Amino acid sequence: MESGVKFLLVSSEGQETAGAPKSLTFFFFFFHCLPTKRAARTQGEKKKTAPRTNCKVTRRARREMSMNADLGKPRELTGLQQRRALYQPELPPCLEGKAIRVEFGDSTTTIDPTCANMVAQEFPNTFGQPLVHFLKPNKMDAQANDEHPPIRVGVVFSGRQSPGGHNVIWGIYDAMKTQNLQSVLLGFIGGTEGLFANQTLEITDDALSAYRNQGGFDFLGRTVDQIHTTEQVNAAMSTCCDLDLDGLVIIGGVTSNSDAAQLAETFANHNCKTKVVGVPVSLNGDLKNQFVETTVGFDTVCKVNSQLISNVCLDAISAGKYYHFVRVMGWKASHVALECALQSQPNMVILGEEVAFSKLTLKEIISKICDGVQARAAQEKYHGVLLISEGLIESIPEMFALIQEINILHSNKVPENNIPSQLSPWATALYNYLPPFIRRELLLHQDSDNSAQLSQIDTEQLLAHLVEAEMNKRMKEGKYVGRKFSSVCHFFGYQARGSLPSNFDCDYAYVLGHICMHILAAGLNGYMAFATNLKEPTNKWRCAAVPLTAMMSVKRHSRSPGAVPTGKPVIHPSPVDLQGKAYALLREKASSFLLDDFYRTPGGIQFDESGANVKPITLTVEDQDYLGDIELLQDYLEKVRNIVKPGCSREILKAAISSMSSVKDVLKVMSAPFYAELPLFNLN
Ligand SMILES: O=P(O)(O)OC[C@H]1O[C@](O)(CO)[C@@H](O)[C@@H]1O
Repeated sequence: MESGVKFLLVSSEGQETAGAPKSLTFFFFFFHCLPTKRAARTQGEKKKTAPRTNCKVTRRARREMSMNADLGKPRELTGLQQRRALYQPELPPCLEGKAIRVEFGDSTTTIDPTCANMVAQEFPNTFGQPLVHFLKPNKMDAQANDEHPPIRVGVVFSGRQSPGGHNVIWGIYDAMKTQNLQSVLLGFIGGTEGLFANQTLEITDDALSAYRNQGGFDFLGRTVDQIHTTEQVNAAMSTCCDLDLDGLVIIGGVTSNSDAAQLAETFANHNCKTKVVGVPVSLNGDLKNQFVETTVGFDTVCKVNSQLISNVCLDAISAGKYYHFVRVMGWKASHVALECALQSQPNMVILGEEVAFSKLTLKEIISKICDGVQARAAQEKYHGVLLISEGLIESIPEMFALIQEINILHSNKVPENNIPSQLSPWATALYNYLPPFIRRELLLHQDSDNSAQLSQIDTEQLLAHLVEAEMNKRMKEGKYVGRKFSSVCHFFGYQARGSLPSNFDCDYAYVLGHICMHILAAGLNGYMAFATNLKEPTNKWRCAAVPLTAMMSVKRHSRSPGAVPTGKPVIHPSPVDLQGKAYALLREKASSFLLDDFYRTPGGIQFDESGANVKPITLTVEDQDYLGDIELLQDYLEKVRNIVKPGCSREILKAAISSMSSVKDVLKVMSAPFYAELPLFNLN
């Protein structure tokens, strides 16, 4: 341990974790050292069949769909909202005109080649489709087409609210109307339940006017982020057929986009003409991979949370008497917590990924927090801010096992009250050790993907409670001689989720909306819209579409390399990369964060003038090198060819190969012919 604040990764058996990067120390232990009013959208009438224009959702339908009866009621926009409604997002040059060039790459496989056969079997109609790029046509471009037939598209908010979602709809609408004024865009009212029950609203300029660049999903509302039971899929298909839709756009995160892939496959199988497209919209920032750099809403949520955390830091240092335990939303992955930590620099940060990696028990976590509190007390500091991710609770090995047992009992339809008596003996012991409020929260009914409701489990309160008990114990035993430990707890989730979107999220969502329309106009099915080069200004973004199946994998029950993948292929949330630059930066600053109170004040989101460009994008996105682009890959491959010449030394070959390893991964997914060349260089 380095000055008591850093330590080597140790497994629960007390051994140094095999394969772990030796230098990886626990970061958390630093601890870290219009103006038009909304009346417009209430026009229309309820309908199930043609004429397919506007529809009004009756009170009864709203009740049946468990929808809020206030959805769609006129509301007054504040001055700031009115100004935001006038903001015009920028488009990259390829999306500016009426014509576009669609370029097809080679066929794709999947992000994890060991699962390719399983994905291919499960998705015979939609697996292996090519990556697609949208480019600005040349003057002489024969492929570029100015004439476009009208199309009919439906759009649904499937995933949880995320700032910027409304702009996806606006982007689809503008792109459709630019190509053909006769095209029709229908929004499903009440999210997926509106899709199943065929409740639509025709999107018009008027209806959109109060929702451009606004937060929330209240234009159409949302219900459950789930389209996967047979009844749900059939209901969705019957609605799309009834409405004679050419396309269906599904807005959401990993679960919604996995469902989109399933819908696309089923529709193709049943010769349903509707093509399905997914858009990565989620505050969690966990739908990221070789193709997708970030999700819509992540930027805003990180900015709002960072402001709140930094306010708490300043309050803490001013009074000098409380430890603040802050949990931020972000579901299973800790991208939001990592970004907010870099932006606001609290004293301690605990990411779920680092706990899972080192298999730290709850007791060990508490003991390390207490060590941090004691180290600060030695400097006469009796305040501090601890940041944790929402998914931390599931990352603690014994808590994970307990949650799994509860999940299985839930899936077997055991009533909530009977679950405790059916737990295994060791799980019962752990369950009984936990404070009553956590026990209650762990038993809550499951989330739509059959996992625990992470937002409802007050992990920050659990930690505060256990840390206080341990500090009191240390005091009694004479091991701690400072002031009495005192804590305040916060959960920052919904506060940020409903925020006005940042300029970045407004632009990103609007651009993705345009790309969705181009995917559908090209007749593609089972794709996700994505844009790359996001750290550059919008005019340098590249626009593309990736088959949803290319991002799928199948979970292995064991982590050993030979373990066979089991279960259904889905798009999994990507965890924080513990080898990545952003995490390395956090680790590097850990000890000074813990002891030196290097609080940072990023302030609120700036929309206008110079402030708007001070921090245009999150650090975690800025720090990544993305390769989801065929031109870039060609460029890399060219470099490999230049370095690796016949007869060159083994060292040169090895160096070239290691620097190209991530390229190899991308090539495997994107371009079989390119990849075929690489084994020539394989020295392993
Ligand atoms: O609105 P709900 O059901 O509380 O959803 C909470 C969940 O949704 C998210 O905000 C987005 O996926 C998660 O971070 C969180 O666990």
